[in-house]
Amino acid sequence: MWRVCRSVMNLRQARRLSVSVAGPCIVHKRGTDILHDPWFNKDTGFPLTERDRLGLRGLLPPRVISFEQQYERFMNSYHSLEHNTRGEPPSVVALAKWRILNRLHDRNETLYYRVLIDNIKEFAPVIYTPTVGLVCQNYGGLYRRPRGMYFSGKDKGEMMSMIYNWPAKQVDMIVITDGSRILGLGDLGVQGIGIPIGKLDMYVAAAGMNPQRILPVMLDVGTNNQKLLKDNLYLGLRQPRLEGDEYLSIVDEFMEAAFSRWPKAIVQFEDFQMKWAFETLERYRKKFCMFNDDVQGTAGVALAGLLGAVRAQGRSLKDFVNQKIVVVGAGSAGIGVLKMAKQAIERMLGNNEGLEVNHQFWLLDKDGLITTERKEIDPTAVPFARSFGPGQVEGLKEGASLLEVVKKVRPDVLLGLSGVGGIFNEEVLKAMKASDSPRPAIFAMSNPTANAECTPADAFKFAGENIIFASGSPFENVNLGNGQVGYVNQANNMYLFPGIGLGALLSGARLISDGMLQAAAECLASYMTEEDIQKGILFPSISSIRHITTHVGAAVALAAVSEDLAEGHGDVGLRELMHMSKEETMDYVAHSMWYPVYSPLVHEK
Ligand SMILES: NC(=O)c1ccc[n+]([C@@H]2O[C@H](COP(=O)([O-])OP(=O)(O)OC[C@H]3O[C@@H](n4cnc5c(N)ncnc54)[C@H](O)[C@@H]3O)[C@@H](O)[C@H]2O)c1
Ligand SMILES: O=C(O)C[C@H](O)C(=O)O
Ligand SMILES: [Mg+2]
Repeated sequence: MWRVCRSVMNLRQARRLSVSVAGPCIVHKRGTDILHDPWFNKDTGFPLTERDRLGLRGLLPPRVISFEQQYERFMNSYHSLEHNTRGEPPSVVALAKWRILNRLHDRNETLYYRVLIDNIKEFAPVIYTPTVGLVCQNYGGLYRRPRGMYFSGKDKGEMMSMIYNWPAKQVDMIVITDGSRILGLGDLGVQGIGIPIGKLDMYVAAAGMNPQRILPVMLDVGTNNQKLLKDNLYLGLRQPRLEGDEYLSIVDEFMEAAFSRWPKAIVQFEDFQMKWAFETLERYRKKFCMFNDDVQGTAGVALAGLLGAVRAQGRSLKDFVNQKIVVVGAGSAGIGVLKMAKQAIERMLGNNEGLEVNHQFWLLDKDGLITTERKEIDPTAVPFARSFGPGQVEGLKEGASLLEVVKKVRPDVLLGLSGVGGIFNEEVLKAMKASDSPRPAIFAMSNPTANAECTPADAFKFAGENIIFASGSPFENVNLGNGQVGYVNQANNMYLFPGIGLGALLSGARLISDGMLQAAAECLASYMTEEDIQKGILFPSISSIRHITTHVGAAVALAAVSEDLAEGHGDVGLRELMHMSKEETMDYVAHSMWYPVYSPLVHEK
């Protein structure tokens, strides 16, 4: 019980306790130091006895305000800000909303995470995609206080000691970026730190990770963004990006330092440019408990969406092997999706050697359709390059345009991970109307909003009202008239990464295997009811993200156990994990989630 607010509860404790009952929390500070520490600060909510115990009497206005009143006060000021900024440009309103939430984050984490969890549908677009993109672009001007850790090319040889500068004894989850491909916004250098912060906020909100045990990390190896390099106020290293072995030695050093201090931590790589996304994944995945969200998290979410689209066509899941899929964008995300889709087809076909599983994929990049005739083809794209043998659609040449490909192939699915806003233009969408599918699927997955390959309004208008639509950033549903709704799904890796991290943590997985990722994707794919799927709803509402994450986390933990990768977590050992049924695993995951309530603070020197 003691210190239960800091540790993930074990199964027996979890069963005994309601999650809203918080055990005492040891604090080694007193007085203003506590008020300035967002982990412990309760603002005006400190009860009088605690004010006495912690040397706070006189440092706060005398009236004690309850948590509920503080909550209401914050929500009122948030909504009056909405009122006061009416008519202002959307970016001004978005940043004002982010600022007010960020200030609360910096002041009082308990209240911050409670309002975030309770209002996730309203606040996710502010702390996550799309506003987080705008925040990264304007980071220099918005910067007030540091959050997370910064390791730069200048810290070579120092990281093993630097890692001990982080105040928390235990870290469960690290999200790291080098800022080289922030959403669809390109190289934002050190300003990309907003992404790990936003992802980790989702870990707390969706997966119930303890915010005292998360760590956002920026690996600053320079930037190739000329505008930032010329900016006097830029906060990162003003030098071109390190490349080759020099670059890798920095990432190696960070990984060694992080895992030597926290051997049971999990590291999520986020928004690395393609070459480093794949290279670091291969380099570390057999050595450390890590994954790349853009490659692997996105792939699982897209696969779940693709399987949902097959169900929505009234076909059996096995029909996935016959779906014609055009993927636009041959980067870390697009290639990740194709790799996972290929594995799914191989499983469906029973892994029969010699079966051609790529015949229904068409992959395009900035130079058009990728074929075997492409000179200097990226090795990761090679398995998906079209060849001109039997079974191939005639008349498509190397570099064929998106419009040509859609017209000729008449695909079931058009999936965009290109980062290019509006690339699914009117002509392309009209061509999708002639698709061979009874319900063509259009996935405009690029972020943030302006980088989406098309808007849902255009998709339903030009490709037809019976389409299935998904976007990476949130959009409103489309009113099709006559009481009909064009449903907008948010195909975003946020539906998977929190469960992948949580399942790996709670099972104490040594590594994150393909089997664990596949279990996560299958869990998400089977989450929706037939009724929802028929309406074109492929993913659950973000309001139920904790529930989804419980399912995904349990599926990942069970897969880790069955693959012999689990080592147990805290008081829950491997033996206990191995004896848990599916329901018990779900129970364990659900009860391990941290929930924000004020814990009584006890001072210890
Ligand atoms: N919805 C999600 O969950 C999710 C997850 C990951 C990435 N994304 C988004 O996907 C986008 C791409 O991410 P990435 O990591 O693959 O980036 P990347 O830089 O690795 O790849 C981008 C790819 O798009 C191609 N491309 C550029 N212009 C094109 C054009 N005009 N036509 C066709 N292809 C073009 C490039 O050649 C490259 O192959 C980003 O906008 C990112 O935000 C979304
Ligand atoms: O960050 C997101 O919203 C999704 C994804 O990881 C991306 O890079 O776009
Ligand atoms: Mg990303």
